[in-house]
Order: sequence, then structure tokens, then C-alpha cells
Amino acid sequence: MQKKQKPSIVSVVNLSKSYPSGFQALKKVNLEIEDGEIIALLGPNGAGKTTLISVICGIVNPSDGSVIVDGKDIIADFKETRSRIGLVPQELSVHSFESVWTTVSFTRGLFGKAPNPSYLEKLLKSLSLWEKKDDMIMTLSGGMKRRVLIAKALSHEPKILFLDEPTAGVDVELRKDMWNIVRDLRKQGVTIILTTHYIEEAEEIADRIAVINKGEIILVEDKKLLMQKLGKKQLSLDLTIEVKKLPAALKGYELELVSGGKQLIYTYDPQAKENGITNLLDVLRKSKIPFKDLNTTQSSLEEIFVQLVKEEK
Ligand SMILES: Nc1ncnc2c1ncn2[C@@H]1O[C@H](COP(=O)(O)OP(=O)(O)OP(=O)(O)O)[C@@H](O)[C@H]1O
Repeated sequence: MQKKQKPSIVSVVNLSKSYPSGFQALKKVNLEIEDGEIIALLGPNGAGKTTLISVICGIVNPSDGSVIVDGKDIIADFKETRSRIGLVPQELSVHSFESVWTTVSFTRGLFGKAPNPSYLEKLLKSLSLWEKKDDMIMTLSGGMKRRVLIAKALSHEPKILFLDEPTAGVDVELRKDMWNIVRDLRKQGVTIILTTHYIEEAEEIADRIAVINKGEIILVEDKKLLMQKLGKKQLSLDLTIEVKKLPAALKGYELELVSGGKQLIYTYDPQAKENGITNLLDVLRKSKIPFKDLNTTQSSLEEIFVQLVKEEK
């Protein structure tokens, strides 16, 4: 069943980008980003993720097509659309001698917003930066600097936040902290678009997944539906005897004997009306092939992603 579409906060229509070198980084991209969602943009190196984000944020000019942000065109109404967007860039270029507070207040001013110390206090507290507000940015740890980048991006109260590889090179603990920060922002109604190489990151926090490859969006899907639709299930049975040949009654089943015939793996479609498990177990019993344990696994988003990108090649 198709989920009812929520209103879009960002509409990307037939967007193409060719760099002056002649390289076409985006090819007629169409993408509707729903208000209040977390969408993960997945793709291999050089797929066009940063280019797409950069066009939407007005950093790179499109060659063709249009982008509407919160009802306004990114070129005709650049200032207005940009003020609705916060961008956390990939590069950590925060070697500043300024304090956290000064930097974040200054960034807010750049967007023409009146000072609002109580908002900034709340923001810094939510990012666990309040204690560090008077510290010089260059003295902070890598993780703290990343939090400062998020604070800067949120300083002007944007409705939409782009995170370009938010957890690249950070440790597991900080990654989990980041995920909590992103979830909290969504609760506050901020729409979040993140690019990531870590598929488990998309699996963990995204509502929808968009896969981009060679400048083209090859799939946009609700994460849960995607995993149900494309995630094959496997039933694995630990046999108590070594089996060399499978009973003829199991012809047509997608079965594999591994571990020298002591394990049987059955791959099936979890969406199918009949998954065949009852019959499989029945045939094994009748054929006197006993097993001592069984478990099922579903393919991860990583496997689905690798398969999708491979099919496109
Ligand atoms: N200024 C530029 N001039 C020419 N080509 C560029 C320029 N910027 C990016 N490209 C090319 O466009 C393609 C898409 O790059 P982009 O940075 O958008 O990819 P990406 O998906 O973000 O990759 P990564 O995951 O490695 O960050 C790449 O082949 C890149 O080399």
C-alpha cells in the first residue's frame, strides 16, 4: 500500500548540474522532501550527494531544472530560501580563535536574525555545549567542534537542516549522540536531510531512503517498506547429520547446503503468500533429516543498497 504523501518542504524538479569541466554530476534529479521527515541520501563516492545538497543550499548553481524550498524558488528568492536552511558541512573548518558563543551569535546575525540569547542558550544546552560557551573553538575536541558546526547551522532557527556526512570519522559514542540530536530536532519539527556512507546510520535514524548513483536518483522509499520489499529472508537450519544430497521433493526451493552439509539455508520472499517453510520442515521430517536449531535473518539495508548499486552498473 502506498503511503499518503505529506506536503513537500523541498521540491527538486528535473535538476541537472554540469561542472565547467563538462562533467555531469546530476542528471534530471526529481526529489520531494516531506515536511518533518529525516531522509537519508545514500550513494557511493562521487554519486552527486554533495552536489545536490550544494545546489539546494545555493552554493552551486544548477545547470537546469528548479528547486522550491518552503514554497519559494532557490534562485529568485535566494535570501529567503537560504534563511530557512541550516547546513552542516562535511569539512571541519573550525580553527577559530573565537569563543563558541561569539561564533554562534555571529552566524545568526549573518542571516539577518535579531539576537536571541535565550534561544542560543537553549540550543547550546541541547548540544551539551553550554559549559564550553566561552572556550575558544580551536581548543575543543573533534566531537565538540562537530557540535559547534551543528549549533552554527541551527543558530538562525532554520526549518530544514542538511547534514553532509555528519558522523564521518567520529567514534561510536559520538555517533550515537549525533543520532539522538537528530531525532530530537525532528521532534521539534525540523526536516533533516543527511548524506552518509554509513548505511547503518540510515537504517537507524532515517524515515526514508533516497539512493543516488552516477548523478541519478535510483530509488526513494520509506525505509521500513524498502526493507520489507527488498529484504530477502533466510531460514538457517543446523542439521544433526551431514547431508550430501537434498530430497527430490525440495526441488524448486532456493536451498543451499553449507558447513560440509551440516547447515541448510533457505532463502525466501517474506512478502510471498506462501513462504514454503511448513512444507520444507515436513519434507525434512519425512526424509529423516533432523535439525537441532533454526533461526531466521533478514537482509540489511547494506545488502539491499549494494545490490541496487550493482544492478545499476
Ligand atoms: N567543482 C567541480 N568540478 C568538476 N567536477 C566536480 C566538482 N565537484 C564535484 N565534481 C564531480 O562531481 C561528481 C559528484 O561529486 P559529489 O561531491 O557531489 O559526490 P558525493 O556523492 O558527495 O561523493 P562523496 O561521497 O565522495 O562525498 C564527482 O565525480 C566529482 O568529482
